[in-house]
Amino acid sequence: MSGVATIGFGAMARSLAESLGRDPRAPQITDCLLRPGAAGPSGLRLHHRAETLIDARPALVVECAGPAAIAEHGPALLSAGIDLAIVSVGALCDDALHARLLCAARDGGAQMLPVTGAIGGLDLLEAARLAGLDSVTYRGIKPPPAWAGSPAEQLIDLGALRGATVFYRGTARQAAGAFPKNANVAAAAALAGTGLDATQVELVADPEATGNRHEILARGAFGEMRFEVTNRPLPGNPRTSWLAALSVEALVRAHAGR
Ligand SMILES: NC(=O)C1=CN([C@@H]2O[C@H](COP(=O)(O)OP(=O)(O)OC[C@H]3O[C@@H](n4cnc5c(N)ncnc54)[C@H](O)[C@@H]3O)[C@@H](O)[C@H]2O)C=CC1
Ligand SMILES: O=C([O-])CC(=O)C(=O)O
Repeated sequence: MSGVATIGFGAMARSLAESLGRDPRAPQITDCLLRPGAAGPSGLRLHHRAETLIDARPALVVECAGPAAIAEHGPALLSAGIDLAIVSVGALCDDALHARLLCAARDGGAQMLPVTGAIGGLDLLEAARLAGLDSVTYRGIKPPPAWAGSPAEQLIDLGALRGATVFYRGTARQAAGAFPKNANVAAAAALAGTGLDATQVELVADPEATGNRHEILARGAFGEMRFEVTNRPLPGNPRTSWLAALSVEALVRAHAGR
């Protein structure tokens, strides 16, 4: 097995391929699984069916395409013994899909690897929950253009905001379902902490925001934790933070031991 494949080749996969490509000692992107009929970058082996990607035997497949792509390709890749990094962590809010992925990974002897993404502090939540967590709240704050194309457009007039506006409150499971391209970090925080139904989420559009900000407030037997990161967006997609692509790169390098 050699090489790394992506599912999808949007802003995150492009950033990952470029960054790894600048380091000759790093593992390289060699294959890409695209939607049927979609064009892809030159220089990579392009696949339009999971079967041909499986035949290429990449050491790792990195999903950079969205929750639907996990449902479509994840079980087949894992049961074929191919490790799968999951960027669209919100896909794991579907309990039946999560169980199918775990089962396929066990049957195939493969690893399912959710990424940390554009947030941090998850190791602390995982440790703290061992002694009991009372509450975990996640807040996602982005400038209005970063919410364009999401259901936020139906809830508020993004172009007319004068100050920070909370436009959504719900559980992590509800938020990840309603905002599949924006609430992956909420799902990641929930899975590390109090779970998808007990983690509260607030989504905020703020004309003054200078980046994509993620906050976690957690309380429990361990004490209290406040986490905050303000991310610069990826050049190709203002919804996606650069750190999300960097966390994938860190995982790819660790997987290859380089
Ligand atoms: N965990 C985290 O912190 C974050 C996770 N994400 C997730 O990463 C995904 C990718 O982000 P970007 O690259 O910025 O998005 P993007 O929209 O720039 O690129 C996504 C690409 O995937 C392709 N695609 C969609 N469905 C596909 C399928 N079934 N099979 C093959 N290709 C498919 C699209 O054609 C597009 O080229 C997002 O959809 C989101 O779910 C995004 C930001 C942060
Ligand atoms: O990139 C980010 O800032 C986070 C994001 O969109 C997500 O969690 O889906």
